[in-house]
Amino acid sequence: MVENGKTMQGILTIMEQTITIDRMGYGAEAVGRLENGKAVFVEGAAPGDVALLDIIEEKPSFARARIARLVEPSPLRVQPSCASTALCGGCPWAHLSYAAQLDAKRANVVAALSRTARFDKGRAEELVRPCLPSKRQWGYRNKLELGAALDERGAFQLGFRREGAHDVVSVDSCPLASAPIAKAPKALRGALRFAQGSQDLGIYRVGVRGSVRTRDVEIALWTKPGAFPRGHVAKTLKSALKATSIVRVMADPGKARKIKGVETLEGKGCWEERLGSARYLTSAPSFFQVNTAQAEKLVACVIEGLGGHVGEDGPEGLDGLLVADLYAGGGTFSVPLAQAGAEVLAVEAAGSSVRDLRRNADMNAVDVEVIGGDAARELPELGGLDALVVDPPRAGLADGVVESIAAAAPARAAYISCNPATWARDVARFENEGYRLASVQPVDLFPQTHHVEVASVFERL
Ligand SMILES: C[S@@+](CC[C@H](N)C(=O)[O-])C[C@H]1O[C@@H](n2cnc3c(N)ncnc32)[C@H](O)[C@@H]1O
Repeated sequence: MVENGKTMQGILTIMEQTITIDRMGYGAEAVGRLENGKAVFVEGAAPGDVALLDIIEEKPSFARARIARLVEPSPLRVQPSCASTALCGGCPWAHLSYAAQLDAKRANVVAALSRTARFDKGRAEELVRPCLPSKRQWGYRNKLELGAALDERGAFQLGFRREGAHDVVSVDSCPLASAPIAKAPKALRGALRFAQGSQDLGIYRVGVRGSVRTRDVEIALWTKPGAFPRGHVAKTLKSALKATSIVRVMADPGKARKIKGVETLEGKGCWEERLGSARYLTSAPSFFQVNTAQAEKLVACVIEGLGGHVGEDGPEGLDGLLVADLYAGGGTFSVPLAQAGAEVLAVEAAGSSVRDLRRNADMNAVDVEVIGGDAARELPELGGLDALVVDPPRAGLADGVVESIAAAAPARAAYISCNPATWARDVARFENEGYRLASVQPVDLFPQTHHVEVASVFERL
């Protein structure tokens, strides 16, 4: 055992210890227990690994470690299909077999219910179905978000930003991305270097969306506001990735970026995708589910959860039901709900999504009443509802939303979540407000990562 030493790799080590890894954590890392009983989070480990660890951080209640030597590799390990995994951090579970990833995701949803919502373990186990697998375990993403930066020599770099880091990892391709956009990092790095020449165009992020269904490919250049040689950039990028749309989004970098404008440099100015029988046009700043085939399964969970059915001719069986779709985005659920015969009130805060949703309803020839605004503020104005759908961002539902839902008294509510922790907190709120959690379907939209989508249904008691 080494205390406060430096290993060969130069990692500052508090001490070393050999342990067996117990399970995957809720984030990217796996979890085991140190000899003193403290939980230890280990990047790149798998349940069943026996590993000598460098403990690099020790807090009062947990520790973090790196694998110094794999003494006995877990049988759940596989060789990751991407050589850049360790560099870019985009596939933190790629060293785990797909079956083990699905099991771990389901187990994490069960654990969230029993820990956070205080469900009895037996009830949680009974409610949570096996995680719906993604047919494509690689090549499933319809969107890549690339970071752009000038390196210390002033050379333009384009690649992935590791979570929480500023520098850009310049990979050439991404095997998580679907075929039309998989080679975008290299193709766009070259084209943008050429377009920029010796000037800095203020590009700090590039979004690329590609559909295998419609063949649409959109390149969105996120730039600081200011002068921009539109024609020259459009001409240079035109043939890159066979783009059908090139847009520039003007906004200052940083988390609170406020969009100051979007201009079309070339082509359609939006990106088209199909889910089931519905068509969706999405503007560059708007949200759209990144795994198209799995998003269709989410739609089916919502329609069926509210008592409808997705048949050969599309969604059906919700005739005359008054349904609110909160956090509606561009209408992923609103459009099929309306196709199924429901009267839909959709609430969405982002201006670009509100415009997309209105256009998508028209394009699919359905009626959706679209309300632009904050879901928490608008909900009490909607009155009584037969059913409701909520699909909030990772933070979950704002304080007071579940109470407002209870006041609107829908008989059923479908809650779609990308964060089991905040979802479980809200489950407890629903159960306190006279609702019973009736079904929980984890859906894997993000193979090779720890992320999981939860499609759940509540019934009013
Ligand atoms: C996870 S996305 C889901 C969108 C849509 N349901 C879908 O599946 O495509 C969450 C959406 O909530 C919107 N949003 C975020 N905060 C909101 C708020 N306070 N009120 C209404 N919508 C909000 C975002 O703009 C985004 O479109």
